[in-house]
Amino acid sequence: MSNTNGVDGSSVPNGSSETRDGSQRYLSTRGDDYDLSFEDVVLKGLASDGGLYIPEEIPSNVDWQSWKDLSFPDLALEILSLYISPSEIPRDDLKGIIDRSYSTFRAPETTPLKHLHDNLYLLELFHGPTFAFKDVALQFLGNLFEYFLVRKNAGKTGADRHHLTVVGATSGDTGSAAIYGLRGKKDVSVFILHPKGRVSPIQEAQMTTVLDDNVHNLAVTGTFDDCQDIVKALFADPDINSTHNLGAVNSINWARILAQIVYYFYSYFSLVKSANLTIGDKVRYVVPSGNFGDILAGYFAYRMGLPAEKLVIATNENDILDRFWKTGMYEKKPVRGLEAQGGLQVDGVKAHEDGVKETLSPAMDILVSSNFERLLWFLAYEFAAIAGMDDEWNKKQAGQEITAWMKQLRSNGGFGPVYQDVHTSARRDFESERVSDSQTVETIKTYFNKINYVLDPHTAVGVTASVRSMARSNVPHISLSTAHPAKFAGAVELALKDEADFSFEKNVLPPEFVGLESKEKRVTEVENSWQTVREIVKKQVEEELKA
Ligand SMILES: Cc1ncc(COP(=O)(O)O)c(C=O)c1O
Ligand SMILES: N[C@@H](CCOP(=O)(O)O)C(=O)O
Repeated sequence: MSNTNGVDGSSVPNGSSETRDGSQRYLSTRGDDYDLSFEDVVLKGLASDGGLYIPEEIPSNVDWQSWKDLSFPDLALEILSLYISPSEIPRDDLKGIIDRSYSTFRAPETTPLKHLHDNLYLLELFHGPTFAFKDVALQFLGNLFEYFLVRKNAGKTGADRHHLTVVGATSGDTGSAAIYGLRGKKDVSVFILHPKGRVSPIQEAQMTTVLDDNVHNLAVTGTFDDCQDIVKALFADPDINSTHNLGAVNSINWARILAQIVYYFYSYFSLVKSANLTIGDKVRYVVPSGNFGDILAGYFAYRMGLPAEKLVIATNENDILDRFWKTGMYEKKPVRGLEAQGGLQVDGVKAHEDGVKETLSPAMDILVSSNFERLLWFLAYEFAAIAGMDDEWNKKQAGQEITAWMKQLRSNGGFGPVYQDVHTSARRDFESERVSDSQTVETIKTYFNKINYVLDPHTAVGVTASVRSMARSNVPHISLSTAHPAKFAGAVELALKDEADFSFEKNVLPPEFVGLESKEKRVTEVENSWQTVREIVKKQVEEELKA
């Protein structure tokens, strides 16, 4: 890894595309797992030390300006090639995987950009099979898993075949996108955990009406964070992980972040062309955030040269990220006065003993944002570099900091304030906004009345944050639209029920969703226990392998 100056002159771990030999390697944010290939990190998902994989180098000195007129799949090929060595996946094979992945999208541009008004543009990421931004990465990841498995299993039969057991946690969108990316694929079993009763009816139907033999939905009595913890506990369990080749579809899997980098560049070029900008002009990106995967992809794009003036995090009332940017503390929020209030309300919002608020943007009802660990690593690395030691020392320091912070998060429910320099670096590249449910509803109403456009509630959180950010900066804003409004009928109806011209069926519902909820479903209810889930997974995989 070379230690060069970043866009802002700071010391950051960037590599040069001219000096790299094309073989990108990966390491864990906690430092004990390193020098891994792309295939290793994609198939392993989570590092054996509990950390998340990051590339050793973020390619810089990239001639990204020359990508301006590429189609989405061709742009994806250029970007992904910088992180995947051709000795691992030959370029023609990678092109085949990418082309297959985006042929399932309904929009010719894959991720079209829509001008809303003034300096505000909406990046529509919901034109894939399950109508949410997750399809961009999970169509690709499904095909990638298939590619690696076909290669590993060539000429093998029976027990010699490598069988992948995918376990994923969802607050609604990742689950269906993963299921659609992996349904019916050979040598893969898929187990998706969702918090029972806390995903929207359409999201639940999208997952549970897929009846392929290799797809299993588990409804967990708990929250999304409980589901995410169960998945992480399974990865940490040497028993099942060594016998079952666990695979990850959540954004802990590096391939998820990688595939999402593409639309930051693609939307920039779309904007440059449609608004007659000059390449290099600054833009702000505003991202509705929960697990911090989507905006982290924007951070990688920025580090590769994308002229982002700021990346703006938009949270709902589950605001751990917003609080970090404001205070430097990263902590789960205690539910104040819950007992006194009979366990029903906090700040006027329904709350649970676990501290998660149920909001109108449920896919972001998350207490702990798992990908924040990846950003923290880069910030800790930058901080370590101030000491002027060598790169190996900086990486070691960063790994140690992350390990200590994550330990405190586990044992004390939080950590911080982080070093002033770390917080300053975070604030240099990012801003944050917290958006309440009532503001979300107002924004959905405003845009319906103003331009006859129906925003989904997550997108509305982003658009509300964009409008606030536009008061601070006059550069164009690209606000990410992360889901189709039809997935969140309850919130949309709540906002628009009194509008004379509004009809959910006429204005929102796509034909693909008609009748979905009355189709046959398959789902197993489970208690919030990783051991119980482990036994279900083992038994089911055994049966599938016998069949
Ligand atoms: C519709 C929607 N918007 C926003 C988010 C938040 O994205 P991230 O978790 O990558 O921050 C999610 C879930 O991840 C989502 O499903
Ligand atoms: N909002 C997500 C939660 C899981 O996040 P991921 O990006 O880490 O998979 C969902 O819809 O499931």
